Amino acid sequence: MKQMSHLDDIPSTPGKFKPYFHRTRWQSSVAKLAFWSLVFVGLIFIFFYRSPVSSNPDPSRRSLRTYSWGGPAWEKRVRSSARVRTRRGFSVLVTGAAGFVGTHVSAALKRRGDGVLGLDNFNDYYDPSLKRARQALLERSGVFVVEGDINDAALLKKLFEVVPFTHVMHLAAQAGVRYAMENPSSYVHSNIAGFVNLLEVCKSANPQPAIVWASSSSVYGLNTKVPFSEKDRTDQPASLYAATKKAGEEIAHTYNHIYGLSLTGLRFFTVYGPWGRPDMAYFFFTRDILKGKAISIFEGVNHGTVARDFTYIDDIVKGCLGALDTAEKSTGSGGKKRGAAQLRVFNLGNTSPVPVTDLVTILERLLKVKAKRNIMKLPRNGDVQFTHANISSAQRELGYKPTTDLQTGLKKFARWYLGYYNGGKKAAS
Ligand SMILES: O=C(O)[C@H]1O[C@H](OP(=O)(O)OP(=O)(O)OC[C@H]2O[C@@H](n3ccc(=O)[nH]c3=O)[C@H](O)[C@@H]2O)[C@H](O)[C@@H](O)[C@@H]1O
Repeated sequence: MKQMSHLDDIPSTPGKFKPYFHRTRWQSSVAKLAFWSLVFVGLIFIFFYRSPVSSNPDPSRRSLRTYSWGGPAWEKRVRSSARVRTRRGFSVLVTGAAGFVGTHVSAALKRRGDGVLGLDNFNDYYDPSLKRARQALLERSGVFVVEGDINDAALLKKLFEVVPFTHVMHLAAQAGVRYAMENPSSYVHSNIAGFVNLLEVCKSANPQPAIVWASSSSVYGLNTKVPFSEKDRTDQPASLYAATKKAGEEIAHTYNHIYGLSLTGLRFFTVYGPWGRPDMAYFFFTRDILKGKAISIFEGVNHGTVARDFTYIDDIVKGCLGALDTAEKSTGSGGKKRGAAQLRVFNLGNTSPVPVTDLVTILERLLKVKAKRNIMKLPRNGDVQFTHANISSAQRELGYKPTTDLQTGLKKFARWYLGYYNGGKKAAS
């Protein structure tokens, strides 16, 4: 009874619990035991009873994120999104699905009846609300975008358990040439570690999917031979971004060689268009011109022209679909190679470089606003002076044939931009 009344005396505030500890050694041990048992049970509960949660371990990200996934309802959505609707359709996992190219490719695949499941970590490299708007667009067409990171092996394994994907369209990456000087580790995290993690899961999957992935025109680096052909040297990258994409090409070779994974790398040349990336020059030039803010236009030594083989998104989408359609099956299964598999690299460009000054002139005409031009020397930040694609290989093997010139493509972009940002009044960030 004494005991009972004493227990009844114990106040509920933990801080006030302490004075009662000294009364007897026995009571103290029981209290400690009870306390640690509770902590232990609590930890077990958190570990087992929460749905699988994985965290993005990237220390370079401004916001550390946790993603929750799993459970019967989630699996049902995954399965339904990836369900093939035509007789010979594919079931495609699109990484970076809320990205610029990812959104367009996912929508195009879905339109033609393929099963599509998106994956994206919605990081804040640029305005995440634009990614959310793209996601909403995809959801309306029946594409579920799973929120998660390509570095999360448990999540990827789970996705392959739920759906036997025939193809992976791997577009998740840390993009942008100049940002690599600010945040180098984010490039290693996404473009190298993330890619390896994805390939590890793909090589162990049964069946192994065929993989098409985004490399970059930047791998040509300081190469001066134009137009750039896939046979040209790519061992002089000018940015860490380019170096990680080049590393990706070598890693692709390894996984093809050891595990029989079918791998196709696509070297994109400065892709632009509606729903584009705000970190790219055509996008932020548009924003700044409309705001009346000066823009910096780079020039080479001796006033040399800086030019890009700007490629319109719809042409790129056709190239991606062509690559998926011609991708042969991987030959291995469950981590074992059973024969030689396909390994390809293609340039996807427009074959007509345009000086950045001309890009600005086109934008001025479309926006009906004169740009405040600030001409400056090309900074040593990873930019190269010139890109120009030789696309004969993609033409021959993928049926790739770009049809949109910069003027036409930018017109479509400007129309989208003005609509999306309310005539430019709602400023893009
Ligand atoms: O082709 C590619 O592979 C790459 O294309 C773009 O990289 P980039 O061509 O540098 O595209 P932007 O950053 O939009 O620059 C376009 C042009 O504008 C120039 N520029 C950029 C920024 C600026 O303030 N002023 C300026 O004149 C650049 O030097 C470049 O010539 C993408 O950002 C990369 O992710 C992609 O991999």
